[in-house]
Amino acid sequence: MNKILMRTESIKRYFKGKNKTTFKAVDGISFTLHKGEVISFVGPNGAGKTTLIRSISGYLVPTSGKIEIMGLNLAKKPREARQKMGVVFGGDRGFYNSASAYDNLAFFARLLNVKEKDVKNNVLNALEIVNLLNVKDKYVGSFSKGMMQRLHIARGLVNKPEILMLDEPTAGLDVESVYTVRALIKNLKEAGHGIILTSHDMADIETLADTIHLIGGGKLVFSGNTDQIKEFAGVDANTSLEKAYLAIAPKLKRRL
Ligand SMILES: Nc1ncnc2c1ncn2[C@@H]1O[C@H](COP(=O)(O)OP(=O)(O)OP(=O)(O)O)[C@@H](O)[C@H]1O
Repeated sequence: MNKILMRTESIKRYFKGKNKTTFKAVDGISFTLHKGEVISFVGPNGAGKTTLIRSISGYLVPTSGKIEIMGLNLAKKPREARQKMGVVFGGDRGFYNSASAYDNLAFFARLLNVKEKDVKNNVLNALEIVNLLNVKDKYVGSFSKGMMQRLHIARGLVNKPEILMLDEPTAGLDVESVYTVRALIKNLKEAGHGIILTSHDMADIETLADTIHLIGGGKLVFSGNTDQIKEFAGVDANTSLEKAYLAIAPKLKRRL
C-alpha cells in the first residue's frame, strides 16, 4: 500500500440540539487516505458528510478526535497542515471575472503563501495540468462552466498540495465537460495525489473512487470498493453503483 497522506481517529462533531440535547452530526469517524487513492463519502442528506469534510479541512473544530495530515496534527499545526491540502469548491463564483486566469491564480498563490519566486511556475504548471494554458490571458468572465470548473481545480493545485478535496466537481457540467473533469481527476490520482471526492453523482464515484465510505447518522456504516459495496447491498456485480446505493439507503437514515 502507498504512503498514508491523511489519517483520522474517531472524529466527533457535536452540535447543541433542542432542549439542551446534543446532536451528534459526526460520531466517531476514522479513515485513512493514501498517496494515489481516491476516497469518497456517500450518504443521505444530513448524514454528516459536510460536517466531516469541514472538520478535516480545518474549517470547523471537531469536538474530539485526531486529524493527521502528512504526519502533522491539524489541531496543533493548522497552517502547515492546511498547506498540504487543496480544497476545491466549484461553482460560478470565487474568481475575479475581469482579471485573467493567470492573474487570478497568481493572486490565490500569494494568498496561500507560495514564495514569490515560485508563483509564476506554480501558476503555469497548474494551468497546464487542467489544460487551460492556452487561455491563460483570457478574462475569467468569458470562461464556460467547464473551463471554470477546471480553473477551480487549478486553484486547488496552485500551492502544489499532496491532498485534494474536491466538492461536487462535476455538478452542473455538460456531458463532455463531465468526462474531461473525470479524466483530469484520474490523471491527478495517477500523479500521486490523494483525493477526497464528494459527489451526488454515483457515476463519478463508480468511475473514480477506490474506497467508498458509506455514512449514516454520523457514523461509518461500511467501507469498501465498488464491488464490495455492491456485495454489501446484496446486488449483482453488474448492477450500477446507483442502484446498489438505493438498496442500502434506508439503512443509512438517521434514527432520531
Ligand atoms: N452548525 C450546526 N448547528 C446545528 N446542527 C448542525 C450544524 N451543521 C450541521 N448540523 C446538522 O448536522 C447534521 C449533518 O449535517 P451535514 O450538513 O454534515 O450533512 P450532509 O451529509 O452533508 O448532508 P447533505 O447531503 O444534505 O449536504 C444535519 O442534521 C444538520 O442539521
